[in-house]
Amino acid sequence: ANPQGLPYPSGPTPIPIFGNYFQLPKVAPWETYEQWGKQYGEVVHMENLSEHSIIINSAKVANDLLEKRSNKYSDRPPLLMLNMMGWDFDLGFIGYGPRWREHRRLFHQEFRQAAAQRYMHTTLGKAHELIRRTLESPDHYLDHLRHFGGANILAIVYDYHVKDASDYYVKLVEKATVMMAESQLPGASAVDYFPVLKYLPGIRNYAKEGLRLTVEMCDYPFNYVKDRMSRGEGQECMASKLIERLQASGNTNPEDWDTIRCVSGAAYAAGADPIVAALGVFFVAMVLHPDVQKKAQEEIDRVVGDDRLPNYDDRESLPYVEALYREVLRWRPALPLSISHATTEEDVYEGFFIPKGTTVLMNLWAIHRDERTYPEATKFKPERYLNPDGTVKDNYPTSAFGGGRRICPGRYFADTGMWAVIALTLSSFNFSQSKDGTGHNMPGRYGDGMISHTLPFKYNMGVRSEKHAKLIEMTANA
Ligand code: HEM
Repeated sequence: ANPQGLPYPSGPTPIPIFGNYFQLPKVAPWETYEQWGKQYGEVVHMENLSEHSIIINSAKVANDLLEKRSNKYSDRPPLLMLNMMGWDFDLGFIGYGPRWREHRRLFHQEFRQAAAQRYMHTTLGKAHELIRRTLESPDHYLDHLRHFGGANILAIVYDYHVKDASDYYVKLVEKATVMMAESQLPGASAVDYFPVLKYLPGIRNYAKEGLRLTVEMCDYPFNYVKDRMSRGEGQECMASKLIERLQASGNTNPEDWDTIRCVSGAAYAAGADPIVAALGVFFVAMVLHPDVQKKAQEEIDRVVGDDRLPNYDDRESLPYVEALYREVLRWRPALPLSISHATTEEDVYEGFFIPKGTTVLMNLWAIHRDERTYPEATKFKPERYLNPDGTVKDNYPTSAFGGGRRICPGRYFADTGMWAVIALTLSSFNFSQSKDGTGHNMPGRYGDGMISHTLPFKYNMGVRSEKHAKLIEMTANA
């Protein structure tokens, strides 16, 4: 209801019935939405076949709506295609309410800041494996990052240790998330606008394949942990802890068992891809900015020396590396449009009407390029996170992880994983732009999906010295 007849926020002019459906950008939509923000205001309204969406283009509006009015802005849009593919197991897509709250509580228990510290040792080991692989085949760094992402989360959630790049579980989550991402953004999936299409055989088969993958993704690794526990094998991991707790309480309620299976599956599903995308940004930034790379290496050489590789104990003594890592998160957010929120009630903001059920996009791309907060925003400048005396500022680009009650609950774990890879890679390798890099081989091209990955490019990479090569081999075999 809109008794006062208030207008919607401004936006591109809709056409009858279809609204803005045909104007929806498919390529780097965040850039078009940023332009619309400049043209129409910090909140842009769109209508697609009578579904309302707003785009938030500034940190202030994100704070006003997602934080201060989080009781109204914490739902997810119901996406028919995602549900047909079984993604409603994942707390990331569960609507705002008691079921989401319970999943999120269990997830948070295992990934809050203090809990995430328990995983640091394992993560560092996986980062060592990454640089050993890089030493063996430096031309495949982006593949090694992918492998790291999968290996890291599978070890933490299921105590499952990936052997080679073709590992079944790594491929499984990759395939499933590609299908999920294709169906997520407004306009991406025609079924969400024309539900009748779900009866078309092509679409039905697509959904069926998606469903098969999500079921496998939740069941296989969870059963692997249960089997090993019943034989008294395996190390502690997220799933084993959830299982133990439930067993200890004598709870046999199938719904509660299903919840821990889903929460583990959600961590597995969400725990690799965004880190891989964000580390791809790190790699692009370093190839394009040899001066920054060099400064970070000088700091590592000065503080850590070349008799050992950096570890978490060094983190506080490496302010430039810290600033560089934060600038990676800011410069190019891995989820440029976050994950859509939705309103559970109607709202009025600055005189504009926002209906119940509106999809809310947080344009992290635009927020991170706002010159008012980040002068020379397009430049990669770690110094923006440093005080004049070289110490690290208090500000951390938390917005890279979304906002409000839905803010990424994996962010502490992501933080330690990214830092380890960044510090170890910089300490051990030099990388630069390849002279053969032209057109499609140039660094700085990204995919258009919800999780926007660096596209492959040509580069040169080599170990910094024979001594570093020995260190890598020694550490990885330790
Ligand atoms: C650099 C790495 C990462 C980035 C940039 C990132 C970013 C995000 C963003 C932008 C959101 C949406 C927040 C919102 O709706 O406002 C999100 C949600 C989520 N992330 Fe992450 N994430 C990262 C790593 C991880 C990891 C490692 C995990 C798991 C261990 C994880 C688990 C989740 C989950 C479960 C949600 C859904 C939360 C909910 O709907 O309540 N993320 N993440």
